[in-house]
Amino acid sequence: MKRPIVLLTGGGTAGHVSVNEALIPVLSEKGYEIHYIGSHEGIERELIGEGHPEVTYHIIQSGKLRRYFSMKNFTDPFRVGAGVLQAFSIIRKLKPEIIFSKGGFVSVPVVLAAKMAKIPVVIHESDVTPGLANKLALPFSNHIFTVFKQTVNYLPEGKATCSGAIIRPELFLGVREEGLRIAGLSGEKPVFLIMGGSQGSAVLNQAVRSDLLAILQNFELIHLCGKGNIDETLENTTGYTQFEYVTEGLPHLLAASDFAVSRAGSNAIFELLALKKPMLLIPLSAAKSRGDQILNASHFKSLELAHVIAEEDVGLKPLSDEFDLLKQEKDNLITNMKNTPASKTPEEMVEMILSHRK
Ligand SMILES: CC(=O)N[C@H]1[C@@H](OP(=O)(O)OP(=O)(O)OC[C@H]2O[C@@H](n3ccc(=O)[nH]c3=O)[C@H](O)[C@@H]2O)O[C@H](CO)[C@@H](O)[C@@H]1O
Repeated sequence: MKRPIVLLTGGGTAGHVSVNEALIPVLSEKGYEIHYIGSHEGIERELIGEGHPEVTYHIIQSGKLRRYFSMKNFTDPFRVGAGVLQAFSIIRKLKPEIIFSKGGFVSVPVVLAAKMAKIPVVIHESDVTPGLANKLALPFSNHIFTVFKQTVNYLPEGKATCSGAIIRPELFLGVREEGLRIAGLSGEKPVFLIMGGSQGSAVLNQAVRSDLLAILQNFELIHLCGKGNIDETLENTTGYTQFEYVTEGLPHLLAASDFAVSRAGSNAIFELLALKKPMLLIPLSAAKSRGDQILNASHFKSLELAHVIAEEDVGLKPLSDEFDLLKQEKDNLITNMKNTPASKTPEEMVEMILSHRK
């Protein structure tokens, strides 16, 4: 018997992929044949195309929505046009029951093509204010789910529902000893996880490494520093381990960590909240972004779920002092995190998505 088909999309950075990864096992369990439209070069190709053999990965062309000048800004509209035609042809052939988009620039042609093919499409926004890709996709979509409650106020009435963050269930299955083993740490001192978002962060890397000796007096560090950012001169430093990007080992590394220092990407901060890790957030500055992480971090700070340092203020005070402060306030932060309502499960999210089928 032919299985029902669902089509997922989203990419560019891991933040536009990880919700899809949480939904895939549930959709599989429900008997769905799962297809994914992503780009050739985005991280979604590695995470989904190579990481999930149960999913059929389709590649389309896509432009990038840049806020800066590049010659590609002139050719990208043609690539987006080609992407719409490619996505349309895939959708027409597959006839999925529903399309779910997690955003990112590759999702725009897919949502447009879904509208043309008259297939219901629902989208998901992780940040406080909708990103450019989702803003473009919104008029063509049937519904939008949001992580933050207040985001609904920025969206057309009746078209948006707050679903909350959806966390990959495997992140709860980490084992501390296994994490310490992978990282080669003793666990004798409290462990900090440094996570600069899916691509690493030069600002966090520099801040941690410039105060490393002072930090290592009281703590051990697991540093997720991003592709190409390993500092080889620090490779044999006791109590300090660097990884470019971690996939399967992440649940264990999280279990081994008592605290976290992170960029304020939505997925990362809600994962840390769900795992009750006291966190210090250094949001990407408004000079380098649309300011979404600043709003995410302010929201967490206002609920006393995190300490926050503005990127511009990094270096004003030794980072080791900020680590000590976080340690002192650990119990308060954990109590506040425990009092925060739990996120929806991937099963609940799948039901919400499927309710928009024709
Ligand atoms: C620079 C940029 O555009 N950042 C945006 C991007 O962040 P970005 O792509 O960094 O996404 P998030 O910070 O939301 O999530 C990072 C994800 O990567 C995972 N991870 C990270 C490191 C690692 O080694 N292994 C691993 O699996 C984390 O567990 C998490 O699931 O999308 C987010 C969600 O729309 C936005 O809030 C961010 O502002």
